[in-house]
Formats: sequence, C-alpha cells, structure tokens
Amino acid sequence: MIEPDELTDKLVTALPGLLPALRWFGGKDQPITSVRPLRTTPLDGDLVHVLVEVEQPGRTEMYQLLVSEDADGFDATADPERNEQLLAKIAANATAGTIHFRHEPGVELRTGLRGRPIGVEQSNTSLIYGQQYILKIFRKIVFGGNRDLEMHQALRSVGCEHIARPLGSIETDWDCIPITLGMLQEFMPDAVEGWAMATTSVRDLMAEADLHADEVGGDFAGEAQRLGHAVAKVHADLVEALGSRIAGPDAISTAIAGMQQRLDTVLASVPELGRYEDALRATFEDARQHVGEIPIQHIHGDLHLGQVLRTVHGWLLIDFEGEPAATVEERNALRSPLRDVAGMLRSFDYAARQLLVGQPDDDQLAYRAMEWTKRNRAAFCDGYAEVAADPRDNAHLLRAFELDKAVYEVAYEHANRPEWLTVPLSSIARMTSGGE
Ligand SMILES: Nc1ncnc2c1ncn2[C@@H]1O[C@H](COP(=O)(O)OP(=O)(O)O)[C@@H](O)[C@H]1O
Ligand SMILES: O=P(O)(O)O[C@H]1O[C@H](CO)[C@@H](O[C@H]2O[C@H](CO)[C@@H](O)[C@H](O)[C@H]2O)[C@H](O)[C@H]1O
Repeated sequence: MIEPDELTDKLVTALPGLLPALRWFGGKDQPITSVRPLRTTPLDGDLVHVLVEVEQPGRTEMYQLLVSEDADGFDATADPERNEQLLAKIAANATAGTIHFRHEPGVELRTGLRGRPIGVEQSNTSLIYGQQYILKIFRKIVFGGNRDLEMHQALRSVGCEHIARPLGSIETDWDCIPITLGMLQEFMPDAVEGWAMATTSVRDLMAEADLHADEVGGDFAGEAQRLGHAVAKVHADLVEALGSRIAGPDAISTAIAGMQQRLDTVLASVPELGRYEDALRATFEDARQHVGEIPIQHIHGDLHLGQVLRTVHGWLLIDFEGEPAATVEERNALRSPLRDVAGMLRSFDYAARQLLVGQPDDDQLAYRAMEWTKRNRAAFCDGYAEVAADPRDNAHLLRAFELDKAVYEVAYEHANRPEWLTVPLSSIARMTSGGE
C-alpha cells in the first residue's frame, strides 16, 4: 500500500496539472499556485480519502478526492469494485478515522452493489449502485451544514412527492466544523432529465419546417405545465417544513444591490457584457422601485432543466446545493421563490437557443426557437399558477431575476463552455431591448 508521505508527494506534483481538466473543479478561471493535501484517511484496501487545499490568486478552497495508487489519474471513483465499500460503510453506520458513514433513521440498505460513476461529470461525482441508489460525492468542501442534504431531509419530513428520498450521508469535520462529504439517495432508473426531453422537443420542431410548436409530435408544453405545478408544490412544501416571512423594501434593496454587485464582478472578466451594462442596471433599479413587499423562503437556488427529472410518477427536483459560485450565506438565505421560476424560464430559453450555436444565421430557425421558448415558458407559469400566485403578476421582479441569472450564466459559460457564451448574451440583448 502506498505510504501517506509518498501519496502526498505524488498529489502535490500531479494535481496542479490534473485539476483544471476536471469538470467538477470550480477554479478554472485562475491558475493554481499550490495544492496541499491536508488529511489522508485510509478506508479499505488501497482506497484513501484525501482532503486537499487548493490555492489560487484571491481564494483558497478545499476539495475531496478518493484516490488509490493504481487508479487512472489517482481518481478511484471510476472503479465500481472499490466504490462498493462506500455503500457498505453507509449501510453499517461505519466510521473510518474522523469520517462517519450514516444511513437515515429506519432505512435498511442493500449492500454488495457496485458503484458505477454516472456518465456525465457535473459539479460533483455521482455513483449509481445497481438500480437502487445514487451516492453524490461533493467535490468542493463546504463548511457547516450541507444544503442539499438538509433541504432533502426537510422536504422528506413533510412528505414531498417531488424529490428523490434521502437515504444516508458521509460526514466529517474540520476544526470542529461539520462537513458533508456525500449524500445517498433513492435512484430513479426510469428518470429522464428535463434538459434531454426539452432539447429533443426543440429539435423535433426545428426539423419540421411547416408545423408549429403545438402541432409537432414532441410538443413539451404539457410537461412544462406539470413541471411548473411540481416546482410550486416544492416551494409550498419548503414553506411547510421551514417557514417563510415577508421581506420589505430594505431586503429588496439588498437583493438588488447583490445583482448590481454580481454585474460588476462579471463585467470585470467578460468585456462582451459591457454593451448591456446600462440597460441591465436600469432594469435592476426599475425592480427596486416597483416592488414593495415579497414573501421569502428557502428555495432550490439553481433551478434549471438539468436539475429536474421526469419519472413515471411525475417530475422530481434534484440538487438543492444552490449556485456553485454562491457563498454559503447566499445559499442559506431566505429568498424569493421567483428566483427559481426565473432560473427555469431561462432554461427554456437555453434549450431552444443552444441549438442555434455554431449554425449559420437562419431567421426561420431563430423564429422557431423563440416560438418554442414562449410556448413553454407560458405553460410553465400556467402550471405554477395552479398552486401559487402567477409569477407573471410580478413582472418587474421576475425580469430582474431572469437578467441576474443570465449575468451569472455569462460568467459560468465564460469559465466552462466559452462556445456557449452567446446563449446568455443573446438573451440579455433581447430582454434589455424590450423583448420577452
Ligand atoms: N435520484 C436520481 N435518480 C436518477 N438519476 C439521478 C438522481 N439524482 C441525480 N441523477 C442524475 O445525476 C446527475 C447529477 O446529479 P446532480 O445532483 O445534479 O449532481 P451535480 O451536483 O454534480 O450537478 C443528474 O443530472 C441526473 O441525471
Ligand atoms: O447543474 P449544476 O449545479 O452544475 O449547474 C451549473 O451548470 C449548469 C450547466 O450544466 C448551468 O446551467 C446552464 O446550462 C444549462 C444547460 O446545460 C441550462 O439548462 C441552464 O438554464 C443554464 O443556467 C448552471 O447555470 C450552473 O450553475
């Protein structure tokens, strides 16, 4: 077995080169100045859990790795045999060093299942055990309570029908501050991501030159409406579990100041946004002047079509961590549920617009994309309004939230998928020039 000192040396040398290529690594915008392994915890066999500190100009962050000496690029999560023991430890409420594996009270887990990494790498690494469970390994360490786990537990406590059941967790601490390393949930083998369904529907429409969105086979509007209904139900369940309150003008001013601040930050790194600065600031200010009081509560925080799954029983919301770039305080703050609505409305726009990326200019295709977006955004709001107030009744605030999200997306695409930068930028161009 590899000795701890030898492992530390190897990681210090290899990680600065490996990390920037990994999707889950959140610091792609800055060079890495140093990588320091802080704690190694042997699990079973040659599997070792490592907490590393990554230093970059202006930030120091901690990430977790599961390594073994013969694993490709050190990452042991790619090996289904090794991953089996993580589930076994959760099932047994086991402890390794300061790492505690726990199942939720009353849950009995099946063991002996291999943990296959999910194909797509996102902000975290997820392992699927048989057809039963999914274990999310949180890559960037967040100190204190884990929002994803806590929101799932809260929603479960009020019998929410639109989430996957939380089944267990992996926890540790650092200087007595709790850290959640992983969350085990019920896996939905029949689930299809909303993003895949929506983009398929857009493609169907674009392939049919003569038909309109409501005449094409893969029309998504019925699903969009059910999704709006499900999101409103989850919002209502979050209020039932964790409460809500009314925010007055001061809180609204603070929220608007946050939008202006985010705009400042993104403008500094993405010059292409500059031409919309005045119009964006004016829209934010307009919202501040028009909005008096609003209800605030715990929300999803990063809702988009990639965060919802369609199962045979209906829509599920997943991944309640909030925006990857947000601070812990921002994620945990009570906020308007219209932020989630805005995130989803942006996503309908994304689903249609991303199919135009890299295509020669084609007015007909652009028109069809807009048609699809309008139809599905309206259907989503209709579904939401079956349960709660119609989001469109609060147009100023909704518009500000949408533009704020688009500014966030500009930063996200700039750092992760530069070829998609035109997607949020073209939406900002349209929205700031009076379009829907
Ligand atoms: N309970 C589940 N059942 C089926 N698939 C799931 C489930 N939870 C997540 N997934 C799949 O795993 C992917 C990643 O999950 P997510 O929680 O969004 O992780 P990340 O934080 O890495 O974005 C999702 O896009 C979805 O396809
Ligand atoms: O799912 P994550 O929590 O990792 O969210 C981040 O990545 C998303 C992309 O995977 C990003 O979402 C943007 O692209 C989506 C299509 O890929 C689109 O559905 C969303 O509307 C758009 O915001 C998300 O913003 C980011 O936080």
